[in-house]
Amino acid sequence: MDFFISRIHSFGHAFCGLGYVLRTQKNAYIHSLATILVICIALWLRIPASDFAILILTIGTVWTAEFINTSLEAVVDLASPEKHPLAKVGKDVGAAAVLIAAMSSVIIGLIILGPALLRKLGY
Ligand SMILES: Nc1ncnc2c1ncn2[C@@H]1O[C@H](COP(=O)(O)OP(=O)(O)OP(=O)(O)O)[C@@H](O)[C@H]1O
Repeated sequence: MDFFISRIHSFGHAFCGLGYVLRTQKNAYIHSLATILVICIALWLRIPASDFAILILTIGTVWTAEFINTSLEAVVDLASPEKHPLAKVGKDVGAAAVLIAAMSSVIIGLIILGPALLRKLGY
């Protein structure tokens, strides 16, 4: 029984982190908008399940990078409230991870949705 209670608490902590990112990170608004838009377009185009799975994996990668970056920012702020070159490296590299994930997702989105969208629009 203790096992299940501790797992429920663990989910609670994860949802707490989820709420924190959605409430505080401006990028989360952009990710949310992009996520809804891509899923709606994919459903509208009725793309194959395997393509849909790749899109979901890609979206998940961007969100994961954003969550790890936010976590990193909090830890850096805690460890180094003053300016420090290593704190800068920590935050800049975390931000770069989000950028790489976002750029890859745009390319994957174009590869998967682009041709299907053009066909649907009659080009
Ligand atoms: N303690 C610090 N020491 C040195 N440079 C820092 C420090 N804190 C922030 N910076 C620099 O300022 C930049 C912005 O940091 P900040 O904490 O404001 O992130 P942010 O703008 O909130 O990021 P995002 O908007 O993507 O969440 C960092 O990428 C880093 O270059």
